[in-house]
Amino acid sequence: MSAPRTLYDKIFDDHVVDRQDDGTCLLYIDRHLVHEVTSPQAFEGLRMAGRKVRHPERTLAVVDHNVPTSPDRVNGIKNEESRIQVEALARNAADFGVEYYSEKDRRQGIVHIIGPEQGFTLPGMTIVCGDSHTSTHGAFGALAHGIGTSEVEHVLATQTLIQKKAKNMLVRVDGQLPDGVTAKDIILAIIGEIGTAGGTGYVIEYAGEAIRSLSMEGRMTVCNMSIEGGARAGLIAPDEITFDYVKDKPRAPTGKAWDMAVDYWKTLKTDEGAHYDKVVVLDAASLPPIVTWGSSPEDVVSVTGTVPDPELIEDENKRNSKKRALEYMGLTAGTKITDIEIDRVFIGSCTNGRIEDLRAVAAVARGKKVNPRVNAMIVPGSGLVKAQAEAEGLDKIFIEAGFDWREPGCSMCLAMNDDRLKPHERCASTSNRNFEGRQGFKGRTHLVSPAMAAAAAIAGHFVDIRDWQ
Ligand SMILES: CC(C)[C@H](C(=O)O)[C@@H](O)C(=O)O
Ligand code: SF4
Repeated sequence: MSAPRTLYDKIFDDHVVDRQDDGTCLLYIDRHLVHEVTSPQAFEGLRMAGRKVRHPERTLAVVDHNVPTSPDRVNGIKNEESRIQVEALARNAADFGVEYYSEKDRRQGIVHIIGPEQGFTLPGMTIVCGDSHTSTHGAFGALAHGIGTSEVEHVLATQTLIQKKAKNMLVRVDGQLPDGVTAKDIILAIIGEIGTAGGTGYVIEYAGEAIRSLSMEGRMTVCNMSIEGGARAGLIAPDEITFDYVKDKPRAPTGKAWDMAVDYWKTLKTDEGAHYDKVVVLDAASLPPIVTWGSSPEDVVSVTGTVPDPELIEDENKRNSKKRALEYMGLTAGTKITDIEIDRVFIGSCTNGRIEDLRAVAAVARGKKVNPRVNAMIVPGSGLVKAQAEAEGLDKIFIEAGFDWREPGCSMCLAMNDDRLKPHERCASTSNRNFEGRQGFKGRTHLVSPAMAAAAAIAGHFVDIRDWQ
């Protein structure tokens, strides 16, 4: 009998093309997602070397970061820099025979939302993209991670990637989530617990009753932010919830191939007794809705709490960095989180821009009005999410309540397009990063779940969603 292996070990082993004595491996890559920001030099490199894309049918390109989210984008992108990047991807995809979703295609959306929607993302695969949140696809029991632009070129040319094996970490979330507490709160709590460097050098497997109970949307939210915890990737063993989601997706296998695929996917779980280098355990029942107070995703606090006092931190470097974060955020230690007023709300991103997120927002917003001081936007993660939301009448609820209902893209998650905060504006955001300037120069970001963001939009300040009526 061979030694028991983790899910990560199994997927890694199944893709090794070559292994050197020092542990360096050449991995076969099943799927390559491409967006406009990290691909131009990679295609240019191929062109200069006279190379082709090795497997165009395993490659899918989409524009997301730079596209405006206003409906008039179909008439052309006004911002020069954005237009150039978008046009470059369109041209590269055409020249190299890669399937491409432009801003006019209803399948267009954030790269990590469209992969799963199309059935391009499947269990057991190796999936890469020149984007750190590629970890999202790990929700399907795939080994998925971000790569740099030179690696994008390498994968385009060879469909392989040079990799060293990471260590195994298990994050087990036991028990059941209370009402009002979501996948977003789970992952924020995990990052609060391990810190933004806690996962460095590891691939995290998420397991336990609370993870098993999540929908695919929730699992994607959790895996999405693995990178904020420092991990190379995050994954969850596939199960019936996964197979139900994947079935009948446009690129999913059908007929006999489907049955064979499911038989294989069922083997994709960690063997009993397999070794993890690090184990973290959380209790879902004790988790509150979480709000970040600082400029790092690890700066988490319960909505029932107060802004922490950095003076109490012993380590000098850490104390100074958290003091600076408070200053940047314009907050005072001891302030109740529910007393913090907000100016803007951003609902969207590859963390929380899927249909289930929008349903959660609609449930909170139905029959209510956005606070007149607040500018609140909802940006569906893809054209298909938008169409689904409209088929369910969610757009009417949003518009009636005073939300701005927009076209799909990364939008104000990173302000690489027209959507951005003004200096000192404070935003409740469902995205994944609250770094300084992330949503606009001097903008202040608080990361929360979709329901918490919706409630904040209406109240004008943070509220405990568990008290919402
Ligand atoms: C632009 C891109 C390279 C970047 C990433 O890699 O994550 C972006 O998607 C982000 O979320 O910061
Ligand atoms: S939505 Fe945000 S985190 Fe996701 S890919 Fe776009 S910019 Fe990156």
